[in-house]
Order: sequence, then structure tokens, then C-alpha cells
Amino acid sequence: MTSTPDPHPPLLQSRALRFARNDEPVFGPLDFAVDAGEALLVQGDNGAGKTTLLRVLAGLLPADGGRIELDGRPADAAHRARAMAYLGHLPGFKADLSALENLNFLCGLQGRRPSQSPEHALAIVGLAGYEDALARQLSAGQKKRLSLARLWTSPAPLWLLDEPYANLDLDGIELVNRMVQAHLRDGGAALVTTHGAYAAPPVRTRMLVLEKAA
Ligand SMILES: Nc1ncnc2c1ncn2[C@@H]1O[C@H](COP(=O)(O)OP(=O)(O)OP(=O)(O)O)[C@@H](O)[C@H]1O
Repeated sequence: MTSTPDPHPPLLQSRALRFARNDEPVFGPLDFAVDAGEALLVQGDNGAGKTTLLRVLAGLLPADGGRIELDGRPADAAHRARAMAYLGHLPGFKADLSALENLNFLCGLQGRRPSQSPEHALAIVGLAGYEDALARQLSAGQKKRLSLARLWTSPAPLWLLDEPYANLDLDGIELVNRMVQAHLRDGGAALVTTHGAYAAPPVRTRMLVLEKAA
């Protein structure tokens, strides 16, 4: 008997996904799915494997087993690059380019949503007036806001957000939540790592709790 393909596969599906370092399991096997219009909150203590999971999903680390599917198909590098926008701990900007030059560079490299200009994205994240500031002159919170501007211009439907609230003030936390809400309303999805309940976007949410391997 052959199985019929799911006509509405989830945006992201993880099947028995696992990762180990030096034969010591870090996480898995993990089975979860994320549909368009919802968020997956990945919770866990320091060292539980949240960043590692996001890096494996993004293809920055190879899994030790299991499968990652995007829209019902095995995730290859090209599909990942189109479908995923990764916001990690390191902003990855060119220190001697301005905020606007960095955004223009990344949009040129990875594409952008036609409806969103880099200038408008800077205004949305509270960096109007900082267009010409060099990335190395920005504070940690301003760098995070610049990363959020990049996220906002990205055409990728699946956001992988590693501790998106870190370094942000209350207004910045609200900004992240509003951005995630708007992205999900537009048919996107988000994975959001967090240590606990101090902040979470008010959206349809699934939970994935990671526990440190014994
Ligand atoms: N580059 C690395 N080399 C070796 N071990 C690593 C490396 N990065 C992480 N680890 C280990 O892998 C485990 C999972 O780390 P990870 O960064 O994924 O946790 P986390 O849940 O994101 O933690 P935090 O909440 O502190 O950010 C930890 O035990 C950590 O020490």
C-alpha cells in the first residue's frame, strides 16, 4: 500500500531528529511540526540544547539522525535558504558598514520582501536616524534591533529566533511580539527559544521542552 502525500503538509516537520557530541546525546529523537500561522516555543534551561536545535534546523550543524521536512519535502540547502530566516546570538553584521548598508547588503545577498524597504524596516524597529551609524557603534540592543530589521525584510516564511528578547528593553520585547504576530498573520511561522515564561508572543503556540541529557 502506498501512502498519499499530505495535501497540506506543515511548514516544518521534524521526524526523530537527534544530535550528539562525542557520542553524548544533546537532544532527540524529536518529533514536532509547525504549521503556517503558529509558533513553536522551544523551552529549556541553559545548556538544554535550544541553540543546537535551531542550528541543526538551519543546516549549520549536521543532524545525527532523523529528518527535517519543509512543506512536506526533505529540506535541502537551497530550500532552507529560501524558507528560513535565522536570528542567532551573533548579529553577523559588517562592523564598518552602516546600519543601512548592512541591511542593503543582506537584502542583496538573501533577497527581501518586495513590500518592505530597508529604510522602512529601520524605522519599524526604532532605528530611524541611525541609518548612517556604523554597526560597531551600535549598542547590544540596537544591534538586536538591526537584526530584527533584517528579519522584517526577509522573504523567508519560517523564522528561527534564538532568544529574540535578549538585550532588549520592554519596548523591544513588545516589538518582537508584534513582529511575530504580524508574521504569523501573513501566513508565516516562528520557532522561538526561551528559558522560561518571562516573554512569549501572544500567538497560537505549540511547546517543545528540551531537557538536559543526563
Ligand atoms: N561549540 C560547542 N562545542 C562543544 N559543546 C558545545 C558547543 N556549543 C554548545 N555545546 C554544548 O551543547 C549543549 C547544548 O548547548 P546549547 O547552546 O544548544 O544550549 P541552550 O539550550 O541554547 O543554552 P542557553 O540557554 O544557555 O543558550 C551544552 O551542554 C553546551 O555546553
